[in-house]
Amino acid sequence: MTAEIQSERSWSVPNGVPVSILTGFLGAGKTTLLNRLIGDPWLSDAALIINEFGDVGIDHLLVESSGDGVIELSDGCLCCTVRGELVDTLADLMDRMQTGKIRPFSRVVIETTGLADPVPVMQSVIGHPALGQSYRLEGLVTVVDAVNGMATLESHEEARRQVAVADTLVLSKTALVENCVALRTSLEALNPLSRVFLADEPDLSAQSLFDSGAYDPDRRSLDVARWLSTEQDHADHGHGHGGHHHHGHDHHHAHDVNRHDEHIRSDSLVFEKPITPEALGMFLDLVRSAHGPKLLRMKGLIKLADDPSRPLVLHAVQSLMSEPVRLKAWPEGSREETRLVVITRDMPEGFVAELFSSFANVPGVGRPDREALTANPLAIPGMPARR
Ligand SMILES: Nc1nc2c(ncn2[C@@H]2O[C@H](COP(=O)(O)OP(=O)(O)OP(=O)(O)O)[C@@H](O)[C@H]2O)c(=O)[nH]1
Repeated sequence: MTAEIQSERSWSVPNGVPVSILTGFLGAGKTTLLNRLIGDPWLSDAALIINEFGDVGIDHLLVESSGDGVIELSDGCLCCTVRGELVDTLADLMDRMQTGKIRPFSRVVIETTGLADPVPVMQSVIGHPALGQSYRLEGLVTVVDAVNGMATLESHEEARRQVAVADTLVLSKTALVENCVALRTSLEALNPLSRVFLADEPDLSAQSLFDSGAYDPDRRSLDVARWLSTEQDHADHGHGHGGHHHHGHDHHHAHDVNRHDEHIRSDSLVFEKPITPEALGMFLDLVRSAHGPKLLRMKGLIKLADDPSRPLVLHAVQSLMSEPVRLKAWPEGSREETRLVVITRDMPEGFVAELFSSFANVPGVGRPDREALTANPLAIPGMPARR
């Protein structure tokens, strides 16, 4: 991890500092994998950049040893809206290392959002005239969820691109399925040369995953080489570096129509008032029973009324809801408030936020109260009334 320390020395980087990209679709298990690897001595002097889709960052709080050396880029997606920030961050890191303002780092690991198209992220590093002198791409790791992987590959272009460009694929959640034969066949068709690991292999090390030599597009499909060159054209014509519009503070993703499916939106909620465990249970039941297929990802830290000092970590990935974990205390650096990010497809704007507020009994104009919702769960805000 990097740290602000004084040093007289400048550090030269003859071959460029390796930059590894950790990607994978929403909820595939990127942060879980990173948490497992973070204590690995091979990453002890790595700088970690975490990008999140919603404007309320959560992952950086859930990465153990968060703090020193962990840089959060939230409120947009690396492949479009915050791509310029990635370039600035990498340039700034290099500058500060070379001027001795931070401890030297031997590697950068970037965890992308689950919706990121990795190609423009890669191009930001290898195609940028200045960064290309200081950094080199090494180790593109894509996590694929064995439970939702097939369906995700079928319906999301981003997921297929994440697989196609990878040096290394990591299959997560394999213990939850009978076998992965069909998934592995699909992965092989998309990327026959990638190495494949299982996330629960006991001897999985950071080096085995990320140290795969300089990235070589020629070892990928023809599509990958074409995507990379098209992306370069985008960048050359001023398309690629930030500057995309952001719709104020109304909690959606700042869309670039060329990048993300317009039907996908991210709602981020922050509530200081605690919610009772019962109300939370009802909220989750209602979201999942009424809108399960539209729910792509939900994650959060929840402030519960029974003991507000011990937050609950909540994860749902499509229809799979993980057993919620109660933390002993709020993560260092976090405010004691509920933070929930919900990524949905084809859901009315603000729907989940309104629903949560109703259950948390946070007053709002024109919002049905919790009793009304539980008495008639079909009367869901934002949805047409049933007769
Ligand atoms: N059983 C099992 N659960 C896993 C595994 N990997 C991740 N999970 C669970 O899947 C959920 C999502 O994991 P994350 O690591 O947050 O996924 P992510 O890819 O970082 O999610 P986003 O950043 O939101 O895209 C959590 O509940 C994890 O505990 C695995 O290998 N096995």
